[in-house]
Amino acid sequence: MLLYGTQEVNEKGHLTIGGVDSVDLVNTYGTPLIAYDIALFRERARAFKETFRAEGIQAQVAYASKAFSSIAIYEVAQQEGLSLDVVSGGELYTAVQAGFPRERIHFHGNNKSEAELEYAFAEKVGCIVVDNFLEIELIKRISALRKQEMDVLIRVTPGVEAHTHNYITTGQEDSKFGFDLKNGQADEAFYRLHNDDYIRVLGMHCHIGSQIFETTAFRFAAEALMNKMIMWRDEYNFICSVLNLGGGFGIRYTEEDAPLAPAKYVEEMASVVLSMTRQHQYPMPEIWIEPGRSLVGDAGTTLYKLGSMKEVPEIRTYVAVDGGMSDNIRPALYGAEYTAVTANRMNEPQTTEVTIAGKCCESGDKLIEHALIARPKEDDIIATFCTGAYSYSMASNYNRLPRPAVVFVEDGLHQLVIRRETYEDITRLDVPLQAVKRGDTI
Ligand SMILES: Cc1ncc(COP(=O)(O)O)c(C=O)c1O
Ligand SMILES: N[C@@H](CCCC[NH3+])C(=O)O
Repeated sequence: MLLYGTQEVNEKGHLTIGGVDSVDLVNTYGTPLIAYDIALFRERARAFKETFRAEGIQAQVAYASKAFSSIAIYEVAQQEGLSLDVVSGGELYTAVQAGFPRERIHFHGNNKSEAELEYAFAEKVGCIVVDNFLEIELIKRISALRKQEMDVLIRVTPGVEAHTHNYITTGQEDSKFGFDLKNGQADEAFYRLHNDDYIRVLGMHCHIGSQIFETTAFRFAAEALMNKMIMWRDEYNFICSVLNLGGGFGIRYTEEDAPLAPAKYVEEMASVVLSMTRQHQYPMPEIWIEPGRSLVGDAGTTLYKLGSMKEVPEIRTYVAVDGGMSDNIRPALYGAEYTAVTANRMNEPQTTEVTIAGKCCESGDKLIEHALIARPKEDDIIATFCTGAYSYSMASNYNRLPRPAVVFVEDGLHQLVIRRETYEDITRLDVPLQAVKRGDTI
């Protein structure tokens, strides 16, 4: 059985996280509940930072907060000296609410609206990662009108196919993100930006995909961007001071997954940059990265209560939990695999094979097929591991299910950081029928 971070089994045979009994968490906050092992988040953050420090490389490690965005996680990210990647006005607003230092916020997005860009200028974010030609026109206009300078990175697609799910590769040429490196788009973007009075091009950005286990694609990407930087130096006498190589470092969801240690990805990319800068006498740029999943993924555990069961003879036994695709869409969307345990009976053999289904009105709402848990009983607590990234942040109110509560645990303490939605929350945006009656026109 795979356990993560500070997880242990206590004398009652209960799963503990951060020194807190998961059964107590459930009794206090109800289910479904996502519990974050904050010590593990801190450990991951420190490991990334330490790798750069040990290599003597100036760096920023930006938490890609689309993986899990909340005021409290931004506060922890700030405590750990991370920077922050936000990808919408909503994430920026959350960062502002958390008091996150604006100069360490990097603003992303492939279709930022004018209002979102205005907001980023008003908050004086550290940089905007420019993605397309419309955005170039918008930021030039906004900066000139406001007479305000802005640092930017140019996001490029390096033409690298990373080995991961099709929906989450982003570095290949056929991508909605960024400027193509090979067909002249990236050069055109640079050309339009670098002589502007208010815009300062810091450097380049790429992100080749997510949940990647090997380093070859990262090395290729680093090399492709370095080559372009060298070209811009030779042609325009321009030096990039920042090279942002994105996130995408894989984590271990199941025993079959074999990710590298987070530091290993960094070392490999850094070694390409170090050797190319030496070879071409290029000033060493700062290296920025933006891990999401590898910072929060295995820190999160979802606790559910087990309810109904159904046996389909000779095929499978379904056990249903009180959440599902509404709090974790990844199995239905990507065929993502997870492991689970019976958290209240950890010392019993976890050998009964079941399909863990959710409660949504959808046959595809299966969280785990072939899960191995203790012989199931009503009210058991099922813990699914590694749900810290892209679960809560992609959660919905499908079937009008309230979204779960989120709690942080650390050193035997626990704190609610997102309260459970109520039925009132669910109808809070609804406007009852008033003037419009049947047959009237609006
Ligand atoms: C631009 C960008 N940066 C960083 C990330 C974070 O990726 P991951 O969570 O795989 O580290 C993503 C998401 O894939 C992204 O689109
Ligand atoms: N949401 C995806 C990853 C997309 C990353 C965002 N660029 C996942 O759950 O794996």
